[in-house]
Amino acid sequence: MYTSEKAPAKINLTLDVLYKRPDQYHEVEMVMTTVDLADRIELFLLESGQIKVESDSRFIPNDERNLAYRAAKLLKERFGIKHGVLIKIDKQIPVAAGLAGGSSDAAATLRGLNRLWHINLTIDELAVIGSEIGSDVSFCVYNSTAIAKGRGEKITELPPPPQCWVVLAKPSQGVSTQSVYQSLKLDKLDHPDTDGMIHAIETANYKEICAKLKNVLETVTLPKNPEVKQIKSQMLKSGADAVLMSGSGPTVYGLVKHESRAVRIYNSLRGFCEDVHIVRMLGTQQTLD
Ligand SMILES: C[C@@](CO)(OP(=O)(O)O)[C@H](O)COP(=O)(O)OP(=O)(O)OC[C@H]1O[C@@H](n2ccc(N)nc2=O)[C@H](O)[C@@H]1O
Ligand SMILES: Nc1ncnc2c1ncn2[C@@H]1O[C@H](COP(=O)(O)OP(=O)(O)O)[C@@H](O)[C@H]1O
Repeated sequence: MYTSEKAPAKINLTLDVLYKRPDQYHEVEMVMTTVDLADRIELFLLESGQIKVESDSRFIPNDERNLAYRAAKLLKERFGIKHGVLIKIDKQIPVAAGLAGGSSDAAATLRGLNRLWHINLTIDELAVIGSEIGSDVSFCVYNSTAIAKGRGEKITELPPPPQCWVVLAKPSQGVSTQSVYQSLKLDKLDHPDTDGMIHAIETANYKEICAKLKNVLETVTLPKNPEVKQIKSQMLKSGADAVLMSGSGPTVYGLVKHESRAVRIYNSLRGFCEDVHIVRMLGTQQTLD
């Protein structure tokens, strides 16, 4: 018995940090959407009860540290499942990039095993379980556009954003999410207009979405990583309507309306950034502006 799932990447349209909580996490408010750069997860039922992970990537662990492994283990223990699973991960999303690749693999594993192991949970129930694996996993269970609050696990879905192209570029140096949050100076933040971004999405206003892009974690990652700054300015020079770092970084994305412009930006980055992708947001609606 076998099933498969797509595990798409996310980007942050806004990322705000409100305060540090007693549990060492930060209270956040983020508007996130899903893009069509995806890992592929294949799940093969094992009679033996074992959980195994195989992947083609040398950047991720294949043992219990893999977030997909942790998702399987959690479901197996919680619901007393006798069977095991072989999880094959075809890795397309850059690792430790601010694109939630690991969280999305975990979320895809939850969705797939829910079928393969006949657990029959709702998506909302899977999202609650996902939050035990990581702060971004609940969002990835839905694979939509949403506002995430709490430590990232409280999800309210939004309508899809208007159609546009997204050019993703990941600088070579990876980033540790934990150290970015640790270095954040909370008293010096210029906060995003989260309600303004939500309104821009609800009214399918592309220009307004571009104007409201903001991520407070740039204040930590940009000064430490000059390549991020360089890619942002190169994207703007080549015609991006707006640019932002996703999550804790270091991936930067640029938004454009037309594919030809996306290709121009892509070409302008080739040479000094190896990991560049032209993608679309998933489930987009017609723009009204
Ligand atoms: C910054 C964001 C934005 O979407 O994403 P990425 O850059 O990782 O994609 C998320 O908040 C990351 O979510 P995720 O990567 O799932 O984080 P977790 O594994 O839960 O936490 C990793 C570490 O980050 C810090 N952390 C995470 C979330 C949060 N709200 N406050 C925190 O302080 C904690 O130190 C925690 O130990
Ligand atoms: N299936 C997985 N895919 C990617 N990274 C994983 C996975 N499982 C565990 N990890 C670990 O999680 C960390 C964060 O990876 P990732 O989710 O790609 O980045 P981010 O949190 O920046 O979006 C990496 O250090 C990686 O070793």
